[in-house]
Amino acid sequence: MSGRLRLGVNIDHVATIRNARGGDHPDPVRAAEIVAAVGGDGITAHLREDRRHIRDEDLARIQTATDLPLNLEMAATEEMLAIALRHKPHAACIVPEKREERTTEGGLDAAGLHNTLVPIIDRLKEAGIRVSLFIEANERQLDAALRLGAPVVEFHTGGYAHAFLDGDRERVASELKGIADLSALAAKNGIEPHAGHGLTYENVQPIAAIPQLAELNIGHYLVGEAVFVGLEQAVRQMREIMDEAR
Ligand SMILES: CC(=O)[C@@H](O)[C@H](O)COP(=O)(O)O
Ligand SMILES: NCC(=O)COP(=O)(O)O
Repeated sequence: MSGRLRLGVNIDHVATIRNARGGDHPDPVRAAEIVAAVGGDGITAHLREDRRHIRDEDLARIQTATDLPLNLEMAATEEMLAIALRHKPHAACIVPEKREERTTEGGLDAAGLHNTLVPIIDRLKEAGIRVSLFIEANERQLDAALRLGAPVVEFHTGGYAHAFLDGDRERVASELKGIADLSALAAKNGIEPHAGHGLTYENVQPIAAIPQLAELNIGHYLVGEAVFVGLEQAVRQMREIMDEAR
């Protein structure tokens, strides 16, 4: 499976800038419209429990403004489940969440949280929402995703991105191998593998070249680049690098 790699654009940090001044500018909905106009394949938004960026009311506005599939990132809580069931996004990606973290530090412990996740995943699936689990690329977590019946996993590329930033080639190679091997194993077992977190123009190429990956979700870097070149140009450039890698 080495078709076109989808690009989901995470617009959380447009909302981070908006929230810095408490008003309604810049509007993440406008960002979603630009992503749609420039050929992005989806919108990702993480409704954090502390609402530090995306807010509840943004979800319906995003869904009304574009036809792009919405991938809602959410913690495994009753509150988030109720919101997901109300909004019925195309996909719900269950992520771990800590109030005090600066960003999503690691993958979901799908193995350790099996009993908590079963009813949440079942209800999302019953509602026709495509469930994805944001996990580290290791066999224990992939096995857990299989047992939970998740149709999609998203591999956390934060470790790879950090190794890349540190210029630690050995760690980059080992993180990359882990993501490539687990993507192949996921696809072999009928799970669609995605990847994301900390991806940039500089580090995305080897990830995008992994043939089984169907989707990358990229946000913080694109919003940062958009400050300098505009969101349209930033998404176009990321798209080009991904296409060249394929
Ligand atoms: C799960 C994940 O990786 C994304 O949600 C992304 O990193 C943006 O959200 P935060 O920066 O709030 O973690
Ligand atoms: N799930 C990862 C995501 O949506 C984007 O992460 P980042 O590019 O903002 O680090």
